[in-house]
Amino acid sequence: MGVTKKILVIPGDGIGQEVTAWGKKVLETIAANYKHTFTFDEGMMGHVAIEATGDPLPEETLNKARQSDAILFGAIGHAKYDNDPTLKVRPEQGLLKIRKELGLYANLRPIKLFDDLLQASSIKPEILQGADILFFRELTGDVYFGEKKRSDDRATASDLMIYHKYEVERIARRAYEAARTRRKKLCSVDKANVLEASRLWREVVQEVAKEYPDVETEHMFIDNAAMQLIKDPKRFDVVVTGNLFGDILTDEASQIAGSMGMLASASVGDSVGFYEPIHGSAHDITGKGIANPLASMLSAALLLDISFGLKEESQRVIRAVDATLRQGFRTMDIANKHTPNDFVLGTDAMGTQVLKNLN
Ligand SMILES: NC(=O)C1=CN([C@@H]2O[C@H](COP(=O)(O)OP(=O)(O)OC[C@H]3O[C@@H](n4cnc5c(N)ncnc54)[C@H](O)[C@@H]3O)[C@@H](O)[C@H]2O)C=CC1
Ligand SMILES: CC(C)CC(=O)C(=O)O
Ligand SMILES: [Mg+2]
Repeated sequence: MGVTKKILVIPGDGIGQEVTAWGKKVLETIAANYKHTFTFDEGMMGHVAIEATGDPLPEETLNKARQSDAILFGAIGHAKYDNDPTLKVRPEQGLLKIRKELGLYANLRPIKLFDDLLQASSIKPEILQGADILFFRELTGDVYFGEKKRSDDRATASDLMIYHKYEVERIARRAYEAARTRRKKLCSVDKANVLEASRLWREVVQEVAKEYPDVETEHMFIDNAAMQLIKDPKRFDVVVTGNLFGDILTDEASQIAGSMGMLASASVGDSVGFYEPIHGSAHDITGKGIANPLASMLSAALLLDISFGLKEESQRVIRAVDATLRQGFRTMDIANKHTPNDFVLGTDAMGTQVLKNLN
């Protein structure tokens, strides 16, 4: 029996607009093929929303988000703000606010290497082969949400790194539950040798670990973790870490999968699920029609699985991406010198190939 669901699409800025169109087409195709009824609405966020309303997250978008069964998001950001740190209203505030308002405290970032992309990474194939990591990035705490201050003379600034026990507990439990379904290894990443917030983090993870004696726990400092990730990615199974460290480590980990354009994510917590590529609005390639749409299409796969429980449909999308890569098609970011020119596709041609394999 088909399911009936309401999906809010928030394309955002830059390549967010270009790639989210393909994530949406995946959902439309799945609905048609499996006789589900998905209704779509659209919301504004980021620079586009500031231009239209003055607010990076208009109340209308937030209300639509609250009333939907799942949200597919693209990316926000504009060069204008990146190059002018004095601007007070900024696109990123919209994304941070929606994460907080919807209680999206757990950001799952699977690092999945498709077999045919073994040569796409700048890391040696023998180091990469078999790597499969699931990051749990805490998403509603840390320096991103702590108090921000600037002195009257503007010469001193601070962002408070703050964690509460309950915030660490709930993300740790989710990570341990996931580890139980995988290789039963969990690595908690912090900077407990220096930071008090990290010492709380480690203390709480050590407590939660007692509930999961079947899972092997390792604690690692962030600087070491950044190195180990590239040295030997296979040593990691589930990684749980804070907002800032998780943001940085997963951009690094995207090189294990070949490109930023390959990594999807799911943000979950108290209510509706929110799905987005891990990348940003990529000013350097915006408008060129070359952005990789696969991260958005794979975010749609996560949405089908996690928010709607449609596992077969989700796997179908992953198989279509895999088949497209097996056929040799590549966007610029995952092509190499051996890729024949006519197999290097733009955003729309790549999206079209995946949809052909989905039908
Ligand atoms: N979740 C979000 O909406 C995020 C937004 N941002 C914002 O995005 C803007 C640009 O930030 P950057 O630091 O440049 O990070 P970015 O993730 O947008 O781009 C980093 C690099 O990866 C490449 N890249 C990213 N996605 C790609 C794709 N789908 N296909 C091919 N190549 C891809 C870009 O061309 C660029 O060279 C900023 O305004 C930033 O604040 C940054 C990260 C996350
Ligand atoms: C743009 C930021 C708010 C966050 C970010 O880089 C991310 O979530 O990956
Ligand atoms: Mg990021």
